[in-house]
Amino acid sequence: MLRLDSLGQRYGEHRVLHDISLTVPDGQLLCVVGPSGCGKSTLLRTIAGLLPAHEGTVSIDGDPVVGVPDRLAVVFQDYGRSLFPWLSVRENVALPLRRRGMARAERRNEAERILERVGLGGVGRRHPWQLSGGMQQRVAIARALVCRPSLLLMDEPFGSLDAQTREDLEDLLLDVHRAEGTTIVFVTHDIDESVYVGDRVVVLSAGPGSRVVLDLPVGLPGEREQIGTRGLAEFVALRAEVGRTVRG
Ligand SMILES: Nc1ncnc2c1ncn2[C@@H]1O[C@H](COP(=O)(O)OP(=O)(O)OP(=O)(O)O)[C@@H](O)[C@H]1O
Repeated sequence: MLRLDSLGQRYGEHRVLHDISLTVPDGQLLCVVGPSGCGKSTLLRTIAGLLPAHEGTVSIDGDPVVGVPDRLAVVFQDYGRSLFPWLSVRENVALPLRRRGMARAERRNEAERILERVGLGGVGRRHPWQLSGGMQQRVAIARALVCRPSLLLMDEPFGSLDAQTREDLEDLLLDVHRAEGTTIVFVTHDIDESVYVGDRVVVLSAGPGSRVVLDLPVGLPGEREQIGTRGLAEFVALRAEVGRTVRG
């Protein structure tokens, strides 16, 4: 569904990504990890059509990405800056529906449905600044999901949350992914997190000119659960392989 062919990216003379080829099938949750500054965010910006590919191509369902694709949503780390403080939670979530011309009552129902889905039923009339950081990031996730995107890009979405909230949101993401079947590209610094949430983990090498140095399917059994899954021998082995590769 999402395909990168010999993708290269640079900022002026500074080469960031080199010869990245990947195919992400529909419904897969792909995690991208790599050393700081290797180009993970640059990769997401290129997939999102915010930066034109310098070399190679990005395509979605066979169509080359030129400009921001229609059924794409992005969640950033910085939830504080991605929500509009003067709008209520419900209005923040419904904003993309408004741009699509959906009627007011329907927008309201859809926003409430998705808020319920992310565990925020009943807070729609509050404002983002009245919520905790974890709740604000749930709102950002709800807003990303409200248009039922076919591709969701997440850039370190849980990076500024405390450990407990982070685990809660990892599990929320897995629930949503299971229920909605959205294709997700999830960038994280956290090796454990990549193995816990991913169907597959791709590791980029240190820059300049980062390449894919590991492409690992995560064949962990059944439903994941924070304590049990992280204790499995298979989880520990996968984490060690990703960790060794990230550290070169
Ligand atoms: N707009 C820009 N103009 C010039 N150089 C940039 C720009 N954005 C990023 N870079 C450089 O490109 C390289 C890759 O940056 P990028 O943010 O994509 O890496 P990253 O892997 O996401 O980093 P981190 O893990 O620290 O968030 C870095 O050397 C960075 O300094």
